[in-house]
Amino acid sequence: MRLFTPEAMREADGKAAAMGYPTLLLMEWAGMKAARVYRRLFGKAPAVVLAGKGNNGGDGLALARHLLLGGVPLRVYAASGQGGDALQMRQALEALGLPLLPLEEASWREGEVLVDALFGTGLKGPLEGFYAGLVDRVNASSLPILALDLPSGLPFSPHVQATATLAFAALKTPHLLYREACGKLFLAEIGLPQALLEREDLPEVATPQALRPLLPKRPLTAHKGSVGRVGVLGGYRGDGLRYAGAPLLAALGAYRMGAGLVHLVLPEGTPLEPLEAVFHPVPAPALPPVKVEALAVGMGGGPWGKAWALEALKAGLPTVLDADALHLEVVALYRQAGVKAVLTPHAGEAGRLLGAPPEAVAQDPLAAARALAETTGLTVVLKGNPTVVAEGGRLSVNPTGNPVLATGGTGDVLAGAIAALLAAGLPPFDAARLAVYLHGLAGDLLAEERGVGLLAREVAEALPRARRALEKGLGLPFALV
Ligand SMILES: NC(=O)C1=CN([C@@H]2O[C@H](COP(=O)(O)OP(=O)(O)OC[C@H]3O[C@@H](n4cnc5c(N)ncnc54)[C@H](OP(=O)(O)O)[C@@H]3O)[C@@H](O)[C@H]2O)[C@@H](O)CC1
Ligand SMILES: [K+]
Repeated sequence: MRLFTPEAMREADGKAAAMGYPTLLLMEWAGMKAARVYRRLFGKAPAVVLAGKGNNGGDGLALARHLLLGGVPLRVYAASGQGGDALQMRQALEALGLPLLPLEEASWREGEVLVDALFGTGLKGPLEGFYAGLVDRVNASSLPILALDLPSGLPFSPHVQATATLAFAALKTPHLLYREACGKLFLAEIGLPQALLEREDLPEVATPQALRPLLPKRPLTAHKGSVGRVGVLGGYRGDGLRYAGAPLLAALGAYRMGAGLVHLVLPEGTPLEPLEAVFHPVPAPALPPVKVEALAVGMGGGPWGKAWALEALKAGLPTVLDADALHLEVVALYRQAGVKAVLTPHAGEAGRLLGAPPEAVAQDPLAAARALAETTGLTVVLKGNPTVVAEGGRLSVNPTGNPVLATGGTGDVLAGAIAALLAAGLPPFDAARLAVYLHGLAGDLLAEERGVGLLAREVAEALPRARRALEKGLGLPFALV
């Protein structure tokens, strides 16, 4: 599944029209599916539809007709000046005898549901004046809000804070970059010719359909030496072993992602956990002779981070460089040596590597991940909401995960999980996007059950459940309608 920019989506709509596909059908399907989602979420609660003068408004008018025909009480406030398909939708609604009210008079009361059909992909800049005021009033209403295609105003502010958003034809960048504004996310197929949606040049939205085939198979003859062994190198002797837990969590992440054996290389004095690991306490960063297929390096390394990474480089194995191992100099050496490496920075670390402020990275994570993959020549997992995986010209945007994962140690678990998949033989891009998806899904499963207050080790423990869900093709964090 591809992630469209609003421009790319408009281009696809235009191409459909140029191919002779009647775009009125797209709008009819959009309205029909939107009415279906409305009924699913709100039953027969009375609707107040706010319709702009463009095609997004046209979708709203089509939805209004389907609600009317379905017996849902409603009022429609519409901008004037529709043309094309939207005008036909207006006429169809009026022909059924529903008078449209002027948008300027829009009002609502307790118990009603707002439908935001003001602006979609055609918005050209921030809302101002009347529309900015309307959006502020909508947000202050405390009524449920169903946004059609995009919460109006995105990607700028002000924008509608929706309870649910129904995207048409494809997800667009704002759906994943402004997840919070979208509320519960739905995606409706509206009959757009499939060929127009297959755009290899656009980023991927990671889905179970794409990722399931990547899951390493485990044959009957499998043994602990055949399914991927991981070496974890991290921790720092100083500061009273303050971050000693980080490599232990990476080991857990690796085991829970299916590693056959985890060798833990850590500073002397570190607690020896988990019991299932093979321990190599060392007085200073070193690479003991361990039989492994991949490494995870740098967690809790502090000032030892660079030394751990340089030691690990001697093995020449696929390596996850995390946290304190993320230095420009280290990264350049891995590239020079032709070692397959996955970098796992958060916005701050990525900013440091790119020489950019963390806010700029967080503002456009797709561009930042792409730039970092380009400058380093390595695979990049830019952690955030959403997490973006980049390699060469490829980008994969992860739709799973939630703020419940924002707790100490979850990044260490992820580093270990990626290493486990590298050890199982997956190429770095696949190991990264699969581990990121499952790690996020584990967090989603737990968030639903328990909410805030998770421990990183519990996320690790939930990885097998996430994996089982993916094996069944489940786990897409938005609903297809
Ligand atoms: N075949 C299709 O095309 C399909 C499209 N579909 C739907 O169409 C949507 C896209 O429709 P769209 O292109 O008509 O744009 P839309 O989001 O309604 O907004 C346009 C209006 O906004 C105005 N405007 C712009 N910026 C502004 C600003 N800053 N502040 C104030 N006004 C501003 C602009 O004014 P103008 O520039 O013309 O003066 C114009 O009036 C898409 O999201 C999906 O819902 C589906 O039905 C499937 C088939
Ligand atoms: K909208």
